[in-house]
Amino acid sequence: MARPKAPSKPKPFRFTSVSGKRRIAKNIRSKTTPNQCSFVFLNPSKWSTKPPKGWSSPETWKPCLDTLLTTTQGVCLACGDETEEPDNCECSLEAFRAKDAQWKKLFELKEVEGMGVGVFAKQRIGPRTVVGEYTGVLNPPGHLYDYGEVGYHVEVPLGPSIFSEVFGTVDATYEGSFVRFVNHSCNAKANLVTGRVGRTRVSAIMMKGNRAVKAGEELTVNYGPVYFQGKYCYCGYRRCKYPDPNT
Ligand SMILES: C[S@@+](CC[C@H](N)C(=O)[O-])C[C@H]1O[C@@H](n2cnc3c(N)ncnc32)[C@H](O)[C@@H]1O
Repeated sequence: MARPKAPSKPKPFRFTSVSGKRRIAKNIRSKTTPNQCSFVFLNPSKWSTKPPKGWSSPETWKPCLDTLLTTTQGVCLACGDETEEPDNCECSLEAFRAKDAQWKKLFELKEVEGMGVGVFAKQRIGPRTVVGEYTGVLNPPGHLYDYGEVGYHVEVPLGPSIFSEVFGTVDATYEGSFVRFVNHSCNAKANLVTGRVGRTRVSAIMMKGNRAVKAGEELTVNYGPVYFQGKYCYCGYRRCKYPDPNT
C-alpha cells in the first residue's frame, strides 16, 4: 500500500462566498490553504520505530500503511458487505477513491455565515449513501493536534482489529478530500463511520439510514459533545445542544 503518486501541482479548494464570489478556501484559524488529496498517507519520520503502547504484537511493529490500516474486519463501504468477511468482496480502494474524485458532480462548497465553508448537495443524496472518504496524513497515537489544526482530524483505530485500542488520527489540515469541509449540526443527516474497502480501513461520511439531503441543502454530521467542550454551536437548529447564550 505505497503512497500513490501525488498530482504534480496540488489543487486548492474553491468555494462560493456569501457575496457570490469564487474564492480559494483557507483553514479557519491558521488561514493556510488546504489542498485536494484523495488518499491517506503517512510521514514515517513522525512515527516511532518502537510500537505504540497497547499494540497487540510488538514483534510485528512496522510504521507503514500496510501494518496500520490493513484489516480483515468491518463493513465494506464500497459494496456494503456486512459479513465481516473481506473475502466476500474484492472491492478496490482505487475504484472507491476514483468515484470520490468526482465529488463536484454531487456537491459544491459554499460559505456559511459564521462557520467558514460548508458542503452542499447539488442533487438529492439518499439514505445510507457513502458520501466520501476522510483523507489526509495519518498521525501517530498521542499526536492529535501536533501537526494540524483543531477541527480537521478524525480518529482511526490502527492495526488489524476493529476493536483496537490504539488510535491514530487522519489530519486533513493541509491535504484532504472535500469532506473536511463538512460542518456540524445538532440535526445532522450523516455520520462519520469507520469501515473498510477491500482490505483497507477507511473513515468516511455516510448518510443515516432514514435521512436524505435535498438538492441545495447542506450536508452535516454531528461532531459529538467532546468537540463542543468550551465552544458554541451555530448550527441554527431549534433544539441546538450547544447554543451561544449571547445570540
Ligand atoms: C471540519 S471543519 C468544517 C469546515 C469549516 N467550516 C471550514 O471552513 O474549514 C470544522 C470547523 O468548522 C467550524 N464549524 C463547523 N460546524 C460548526 C458549528 N455547528 N458551529 C460552529 N462552528 C462550526 C468550526 O470552526 C470547526 O472547527
